[in-house]
Amino acid sequence: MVLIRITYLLFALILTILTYVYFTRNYNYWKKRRVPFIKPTFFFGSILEIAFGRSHPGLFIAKHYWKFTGSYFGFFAFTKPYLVITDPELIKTVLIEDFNNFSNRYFHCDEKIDPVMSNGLFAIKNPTWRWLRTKLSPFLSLNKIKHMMANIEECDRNLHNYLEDNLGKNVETKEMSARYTTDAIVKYCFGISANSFINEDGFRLAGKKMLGQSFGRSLIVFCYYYATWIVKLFKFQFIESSAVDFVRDAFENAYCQREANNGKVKNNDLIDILIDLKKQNLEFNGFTFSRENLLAQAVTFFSSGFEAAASTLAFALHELGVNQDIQEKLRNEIKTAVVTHDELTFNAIHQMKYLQMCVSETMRKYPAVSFIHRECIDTYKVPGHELTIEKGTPIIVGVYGLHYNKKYFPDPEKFDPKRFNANNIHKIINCTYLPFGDGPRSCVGQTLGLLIVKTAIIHILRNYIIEKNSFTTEPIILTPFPIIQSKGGVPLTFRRLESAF
Ligand code: HEM
Repeated sequence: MVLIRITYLLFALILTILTYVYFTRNYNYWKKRRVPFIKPTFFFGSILEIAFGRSHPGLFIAKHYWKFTGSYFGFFAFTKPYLVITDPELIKTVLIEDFNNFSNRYFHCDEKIDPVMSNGLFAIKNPTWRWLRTKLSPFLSLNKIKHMMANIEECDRNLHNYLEDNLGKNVETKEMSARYTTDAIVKYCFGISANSFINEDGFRLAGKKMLGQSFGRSLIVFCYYYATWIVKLFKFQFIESSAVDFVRDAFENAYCQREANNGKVKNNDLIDILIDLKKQNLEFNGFTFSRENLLAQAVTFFSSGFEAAASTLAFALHELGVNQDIQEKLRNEIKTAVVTHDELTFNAIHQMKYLQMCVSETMRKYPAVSFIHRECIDTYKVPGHELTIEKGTPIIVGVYGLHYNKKYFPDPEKFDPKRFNANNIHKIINCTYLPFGDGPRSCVGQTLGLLIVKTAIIHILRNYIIEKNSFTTEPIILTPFPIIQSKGGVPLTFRRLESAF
């Protein structure tokens, strides 16, 4: 009996030692390479506080950004070593100059587990990515977007009716913004009216399911970035299948109707571009424009676009609500533009300098995507440093850390649009301001995203006064989710402007 107990004990001891050795086997990886690193703890590595939702990933990286003074530092996600680059010159090298060696995101999406996400522009690997981006970029060209203005009018009307119904009340502005950006992107991509202010079960619900903040969804997103082995083990899909199914039905309907029209009705939207691409029977590296791969692009544009734009819009409205002087100055600029131009065209909006400054400063203070990631494709010697990055290493650029670095943006907590005026904008060091990323793989929807955010702000300031209310928190507390969110939402009150214009 005693012998059996001792055997059990020995077995448990050996198992514990083996587990410990297995999970800590890499923990001197960065030390060996003389790279400063965030101390790991058993099993979780350095990311315990993100894993338990105690820190926003962007904030977590930022906190250490400010602690380490060199050009880079390392950390461990479970056993995997990650490299965070902090020096703007090195960021430029990775994102732009040596892009070919860093052209993929560190985002492992298995085609067998998630065929839709893995074949979309966001996740697909180079060289197929480059080919696909060239084919899809015309859809988001300046010329096409200029024609978007007519579509936006319908979205403005829906927003207007919603605000009229909620005058003087506490409005959850993030939700309102998400409904507006959902309507705008669905109209622009699919030519469909989503009517998210009335129909909460349609695209809005699909969007919530795609990027909602439920515990399960946050966990899956976390695993995609930090624990791909868990994704593989449990076959997690990045986007919930019921949300994909909803977009599939809507996409198929629109696609079939358009095909049935035999090209007679052209909306110049994503559907038209995709129909044209399908007709050409193109093939690259095994990738074809099959129906499923067309859907992948539709889902990618929808999911990548509406949340980032909604977050930017909501935070811009928050800052205008808590900074009445800035709100008034911006309203005056808009009034002047309305008086000068008969119609608010794309060009007229583009010329509103103070509006651009306010939106730019919003994206500095609240970058929708708080960190950018790339994968080192081939072993790479870092120019001017002793470090050699091994093939397969995830590289992180902490956008939040850069935007809140006092060296680049003094008094970073202050909302100060003047940072982006004509005198100051050229002082911003390259690759320290990255709301849309940088280099060939930066955001393809930047112009559209900015237009949607700006048109909503213009419409609101022409008709309403934005005010903070007793629920408004200042400063905003961020929640632990990759796309930046505010803990208590973005509560604000809207009152009718006496002399709406
Ligand atoms: C204010 C709004 C937006 C912000 C702040 C934003 C931000 C970003 C960022 C930071 C990235 C990653 C860039 C990188 O890795 O270097 C990205 C990628 C991307 N965004 Fe946006 N985005 C916005 C709007 C949109 C819109 C409206 C669309 C489409 C309709 C869109 C589609 C995409 C796609 C497809 C990618 C992946 C591009 C590729 O890998 O080639 N985004 N976005």
